Amino acid sequence: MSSTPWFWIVVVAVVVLVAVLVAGLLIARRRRISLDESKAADVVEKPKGGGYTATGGIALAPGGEEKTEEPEHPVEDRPETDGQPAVGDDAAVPRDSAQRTVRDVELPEPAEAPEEAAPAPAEEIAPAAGRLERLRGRLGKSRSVFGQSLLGLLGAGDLDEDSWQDVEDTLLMADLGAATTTEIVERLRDELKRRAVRTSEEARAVLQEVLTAALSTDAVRAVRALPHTVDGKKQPAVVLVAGVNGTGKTTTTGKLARVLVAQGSTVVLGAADTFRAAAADQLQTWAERVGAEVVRGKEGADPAAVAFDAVKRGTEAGVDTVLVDTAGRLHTKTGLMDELGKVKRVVEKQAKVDEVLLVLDATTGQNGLMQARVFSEVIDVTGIVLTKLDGTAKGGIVFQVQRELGVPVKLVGLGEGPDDLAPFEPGAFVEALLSS
Ligand SMILES: Nc1nc2c(ncn2[C@@H]2O[C@H](COP(=O)(O)OP(=O)(O)OP(=O)(O)O)[C@@H](O)[C@H]2O)c(=O)[nH]1
Repeated sequence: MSSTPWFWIVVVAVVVLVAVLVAGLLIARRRRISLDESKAADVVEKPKGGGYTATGGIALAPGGEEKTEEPEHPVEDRPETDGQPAVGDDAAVPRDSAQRTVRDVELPEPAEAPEEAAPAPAEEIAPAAGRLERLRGRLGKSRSVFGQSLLGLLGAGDLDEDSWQDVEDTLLMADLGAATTTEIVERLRDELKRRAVRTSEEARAVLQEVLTAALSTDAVRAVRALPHTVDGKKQPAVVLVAGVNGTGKTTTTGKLARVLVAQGSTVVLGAADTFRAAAADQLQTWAERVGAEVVRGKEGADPAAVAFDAVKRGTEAGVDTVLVDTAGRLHTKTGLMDELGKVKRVVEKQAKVDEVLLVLDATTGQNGLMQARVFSEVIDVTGIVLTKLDGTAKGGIVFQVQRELGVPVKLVGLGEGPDDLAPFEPGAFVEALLSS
């Protein structure tokens, strides 16, 4: 009987143990559920990043310093959900409804382009080749003297002394000068006799031959306006343009610049006519039309300094040609002629002057010759430009000026138009004079 109390003690202990175990299990299970719930809550609150697919382009924002205010998002945009389902989706707009993904933003105005130097206006420049042919009609007045008067006399058959006197007078009137006239008349007489010329066609051929020969010279007629190399460096050709007032220096400089630009050269123009501000303005206008640069000084500035600066600028800029337009000056004014000599000397301190063009107004006739003599003494003229041949019957000055000076006529001006400058070619010139 003494084992009975121990039996009951063991039973009670087992029951208590089982109760404790059951209670423990229940508590543990409850805790696990609460952990699971917090996890689920996390899922709802945190939008998932993975699996995001953009439905539009990338929103652009203005760059630079300009700030644009963020536009207010309308409810339906739902940008905060990244396009994914979220709490309250059903209460708002279905997530598969169209979403605006590109925001309209103000783009900054493009900054205004800085003002550039005047662009070269694309002006049509007539080709220099064949200009004399094209402009032959401009020689109208001279043509009537040579073509009609001379051919009329020579084509009439055997000439008596009176007729030869008329031929001589006609040539003198056309400004060929006494010496050239005598020479031409003698050659004509010889040739007509030697060839036993009978028809006006034959007479015309002889006249053409004799006049062309009288204009021919061994001197080079090409204008030295292309660059050359000095000590391995490119040096622009320097061309000085001189003459008395109003002969057409500035116009010729502008016309020549056009010819050069049309042939692919780059040009700097020097406005060394500092007497008249209008002259520099005039040159500037020519320059703008072809896109050339102008170097000019203040009114009354030393023309030699302006010419020097122009050549310096042209050399630094690596252009092909520097054309220097000088002020008109009377050949009789010693002071002005000295000044011109100085212009040339000063320029030559930095670069050789390759071409000295003397501009003569064909309408002034014999006076042009006097001018040419004086200018040649002062600045060693290398080429003549005979302008205004379109307005005179005295085209014969061409013959005389070459003969007297031994300097070739290189260019002729046949009008006020920008392309009315032609190279001088004896054959084409005589042909134009004799054309009907
Ligand atoms: N008909 C005709 N007129 C010309 C020709 N060349 C120039 N001229 C005109 O002659 C006038 C004087 O020309 P400019 O170029 O100003 O003469 P410039 O020698 O520079 O004048 P200054 O600077 O005053 O000495 C202008 O009206 C020109 O249009 C030409 O070949 N034919």
